[in-house]
Amino acid sequence: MPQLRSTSTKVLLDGLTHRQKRTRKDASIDGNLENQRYEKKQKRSLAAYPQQMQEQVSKLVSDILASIYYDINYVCILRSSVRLNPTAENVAQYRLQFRESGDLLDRVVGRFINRDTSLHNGSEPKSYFNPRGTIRRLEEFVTIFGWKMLSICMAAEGFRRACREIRHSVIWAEVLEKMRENQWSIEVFARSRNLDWRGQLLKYAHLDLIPELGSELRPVRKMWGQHPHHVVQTLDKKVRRPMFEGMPQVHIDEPVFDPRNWQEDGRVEDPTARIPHDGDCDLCGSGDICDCVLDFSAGSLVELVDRPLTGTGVRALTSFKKGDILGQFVGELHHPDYDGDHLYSLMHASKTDSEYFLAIISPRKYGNWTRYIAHSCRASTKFNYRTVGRRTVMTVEAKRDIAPFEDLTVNYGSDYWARRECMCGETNCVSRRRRSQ
Ligand SMILES: C[S@@+](CC[C@H](N)C(=O)[O-])C[C@H]1O[C@@H](n2cnc3c(N)ncnc32)[C@H](O)[C@@H]1O
Repeated sequence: MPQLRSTSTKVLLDGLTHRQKRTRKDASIDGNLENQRYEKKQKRSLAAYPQQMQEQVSKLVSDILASIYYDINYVCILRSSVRLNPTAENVAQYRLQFRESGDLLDRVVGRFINRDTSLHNGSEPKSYFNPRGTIRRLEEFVTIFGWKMLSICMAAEGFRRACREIRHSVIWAEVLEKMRENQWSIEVFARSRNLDWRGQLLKYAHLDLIPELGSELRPVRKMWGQHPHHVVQTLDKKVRRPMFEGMPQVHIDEPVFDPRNWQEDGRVEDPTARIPHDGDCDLCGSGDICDCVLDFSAGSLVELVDRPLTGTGVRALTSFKKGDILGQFVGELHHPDYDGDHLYSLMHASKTDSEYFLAIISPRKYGNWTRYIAHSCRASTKFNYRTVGRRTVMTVEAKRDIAPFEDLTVNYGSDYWARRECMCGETNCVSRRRRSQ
C-alpha cells in the first residue's frame, strides 16, 4: 500500500494530528473520564477541516480501500497457485501472508475472551486506554462489521497497515465509513475469489465464549467455483448470475471462432488472425507475427453491479491511468452481416483499415466483463482496434485517469440511442439534447 508512505500523506496525517495532539501519558492520568473527553474531541468529523484537506483524506481513504481489494486478489491468486502447484516456495509465500494476520486475530480474540471473562466474574472490564492501538481498532472493527469481515480484511496487508499507521481518528473514522459503504462488495469480492476467511477463524470455533463468532462460522452459500464475473451484486445486496434471454452468460478469455457460424461464407480461419497488412504489434512494435499477449490483470480489479437505471454495470476497484488497456472486448465471432445481437455486439476491424469489417463480436452468451460497461455521453473509456501478437483485437482503454470506485463507461455511439433513451444524465447527453429539440 504505497499511498500511506507518500510525502503528501505524511504531511496530511501530521497536520491533522498536530491540531489535536495528546499524549498517551497525559490521557492515562485520570482514566475513563479523560478517555471519554479525549475520544469526543477526536471524533470531530472531517467536515470541520478545510476543503482541500477533506479531499486529500477522501483520496487517501479510497486508496486504502483499493489496496484492500488489491491485496485480497493477490492472496487469492497465491492460494490458487498453491492449489495447482504446491511447491515449498509457493506454500511458504502463502503462509507468510497470514503470519501477521494470524497473530493479530489471536490477540483480538483474546481481548474478547478477557472481556467476557471479566463480566462473568462480576468485575469491570480492564481499562485499556490506547486510542491509537491496532488491537483496539480491530476490536472496534469486529463490533461494527463482525468476525467474517475482520478475517477477510485481515488477509490484506493494506488493511493491517491502515490499522497500524493511521495516526488520526478522523481518518480512521472515514476508513470505517468507506468500509460500511463497501462491506458487501468486499465480502463478494473475497468469497467469489475463494479467500479462505473461514479457515482463519476455525481454530477459535470451540471458544463458545464468543457466541457471535460461532454464528458467523456457519457455512454460507458457495460463491466460488465459477469465474468472479459470473457474480453480479444486486440492488438489494444479494448476488445473482448474469443472464441473457433466460440463459446464464458465460465468461471467456478469448474470442470464439466457430466455423459453423461462417458456413455461408465458407470461412474456416479465424478472421481476427493477424496478417502483415494489420501493422506492427502494439506491444513490441514488431512488424513480424510475434507471441505478445495482452495483460488483463485490470479485469481482476473490477466488479459487476446492478444499477437502477442502466442494468448491470462495471465498477472500478482500483485507479487507472489515462491510456491503460483495461481489457479486451471478446465474444463469439460472426460474419459482419450477422443480425442476432443488437444489445451487446460490436463491429471488429483492423487498426489499419477501420472501414473494412472483419467480424461482429457478439458477447450476448460468451464474453467477459467488458460487455457490461454502461454508456455515457462523457465516457471514461473507449474501444480501440489493436494489433497484438497473433491477433487483431478490440481493447477497452482509459480515456482519462479513473478513480477507484467509479463506474466505468464507454460511448456506444449516437446510432445506438436513435431509438433508445440514454439515462447517463450528462449535460451533453444525446437523448437530453433530442428531448429539448
Ligand atoms: C451493452 S449492454 C450493457 C450491459 C447491460 N446493462 C446489462 O444489464 O446486461 C447495453 C444495455 O445496457 C443499458 N444501458 C447501458 N448504458 C445505458 C445508459 N446510459 N442509459 C440507458 N441504458 C443504458 C441499456 O439497456 C443498453 O441496451
